[in-house]
Amino acid sequence: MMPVTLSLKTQQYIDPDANKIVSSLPVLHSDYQVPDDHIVFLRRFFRSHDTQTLMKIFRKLYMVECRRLSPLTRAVVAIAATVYGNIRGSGHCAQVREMLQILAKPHFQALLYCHDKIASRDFGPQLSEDFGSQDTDDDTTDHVTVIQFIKTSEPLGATLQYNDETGSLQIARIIVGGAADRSGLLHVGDEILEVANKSVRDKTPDEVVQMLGQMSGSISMKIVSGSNRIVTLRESKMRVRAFFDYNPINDVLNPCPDAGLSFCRGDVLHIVSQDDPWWWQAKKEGEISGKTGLIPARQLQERNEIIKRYHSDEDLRSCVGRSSRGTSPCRISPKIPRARRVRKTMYQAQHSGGTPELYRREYDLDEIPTYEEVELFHPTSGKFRPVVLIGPPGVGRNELKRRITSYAPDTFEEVVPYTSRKKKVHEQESREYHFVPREEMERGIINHRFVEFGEFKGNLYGTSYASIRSVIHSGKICLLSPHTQALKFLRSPEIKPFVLYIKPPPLEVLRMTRRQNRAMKTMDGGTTRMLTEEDFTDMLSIGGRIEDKYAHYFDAVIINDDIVKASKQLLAVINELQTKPQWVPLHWTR
Ligand SMILES: Nc1ncnc2c1ncn2[C@@H]1O[C@H](COP(=O)(O)OP(=O)(O)OP(=O)(O)O)[C@@H](O)[C@H]1O
Repeated sequence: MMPVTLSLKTQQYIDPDANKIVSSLPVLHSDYQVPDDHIVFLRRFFRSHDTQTLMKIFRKLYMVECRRLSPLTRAVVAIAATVYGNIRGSGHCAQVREMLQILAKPHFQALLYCHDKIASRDFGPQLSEDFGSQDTDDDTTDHVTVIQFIKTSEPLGATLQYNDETGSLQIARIIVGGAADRSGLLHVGDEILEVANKSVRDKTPDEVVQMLGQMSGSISMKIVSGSNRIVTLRESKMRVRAFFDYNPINDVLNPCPDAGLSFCRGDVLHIVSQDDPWWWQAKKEGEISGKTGLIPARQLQERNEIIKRYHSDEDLRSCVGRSSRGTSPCRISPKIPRARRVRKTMYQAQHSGGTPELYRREYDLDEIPTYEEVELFHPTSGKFRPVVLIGPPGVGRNELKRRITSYAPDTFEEVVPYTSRKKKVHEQESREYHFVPREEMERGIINHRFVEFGEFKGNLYGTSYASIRSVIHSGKICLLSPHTQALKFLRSPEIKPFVLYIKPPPLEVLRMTRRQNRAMKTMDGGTTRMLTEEDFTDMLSIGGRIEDKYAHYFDAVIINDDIVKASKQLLAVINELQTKPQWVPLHWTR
């Protein structure tokens, strides 16, 4: 036999029609004065590998269409369910057991489902049947259908509700990717008449859900798929960061707590469907086989939160009312003298200039923690996100900054603040502070050039946006430890801060570690003294308040118990920040 020599390079496929278009491009150019760059673009486009492949696929599909192949059936899902029901009784035989296992596999069911969809040509956009027709066909008779599907121990993946008009039970929503969705047989709006040959007329939605929950294997349902069937949902790509904790079991409004998804503040969620304006469907980002569940939509959460705040304000008002008569146990922090509280707020964060809309008067919606749309941000070398350390006074933010800066002085840089006070002898311009006249600082404050500012003993102090910007552009990692209120102004597309909360350890550990280290408190004037028991309790209570109000902004949390361990953790977090993609608000990346 003669040896066959195979050519090393397979010849590129040239689609004859694409080729015809390419060869007629010069005519376009000469007869219709189409500019050169358009002709070059069209030539490249029609010769590109992708276009050639697409044309090849189209040609193949067209041939199949011409041969008029038609499916034998459009109901393999139903046939599989019947087969499952029929052979189930003979489960002692190994082949039957294997067959049952195959039929119950979600992947196999999905395959059969796809077959039926393609066989019924149920793909691509479809116009509704009455689109463009003036036909007044009043055949509004509903279809009664008996469907059969295989259910394993997983939930049905649908919620039910009463239809007030018809008095019957209806599918309220289908959970994307759940058993009902995969079967392709149930749709939102379908009325359920019977389950496993039993009428559900007198049953509540909960009773039917319970009934279905206890069933497995082949299940038959008699349904009415009326004319107002709402056809499903395309999966969205939206990702959000949750700004609150949610547990469906504790949510009295959730139409089906079993179908709910619980999550924690800070979790990134993939919003699979927003078809229902009140209840979105979501799964946790990164959980490959995570379940899809119902979560309150943004507007529902805002509404709930406003109602909750209104009621807690009412409670507070009634408490304050009683305290004015001098009998209330609800007075707020009676022990803290006013002078100290004022000193603690020396640094003022900028005030936002937005005018609240009418119904936001009492509660600014920006302050209501719901969801923030996020996108993955890929770090670029040489331009790093500033690291913003947040925490109660005395928790150790300066100590941590000092330690990591001395470990890698060429990597990190702190922002030098501005002040209107006079330079002291030992100080150097732009080392401790940028020293500027008071009028200049005041102008800067009025023109929103400061992220935070404050006044102490008649002198102004502040951190400017320009200083932060200059560290970012220097290629070093900018370290900041601002007042918590400044977060709102730092969180901007330009600065893209990475917010790290430095959390105090429990009281016992806090007391022990700080006493061992003879930890000092720096007072506003720059003098120091030993941290006291009151400082420890203050640190914990202020820390708790910061968490309550701002935890949804934290990108990471480090507990500062052992200072060496905390410094290492901080370095590790910053290292990841330079190398791994991070979820950031969507508007930071656009
Ligand atoms: N893990 C720790 N163990 C023991 N001592 C610590 C620890 N962390 C910080 N300290 C000490 O606690 C004191 C206060 O820390 P530091 O000044 O860094 O707090 P801070 O958060 O910057 O406070 P402020 O915001 O009020 O300036 C310092 O003496 C510091 O050395």
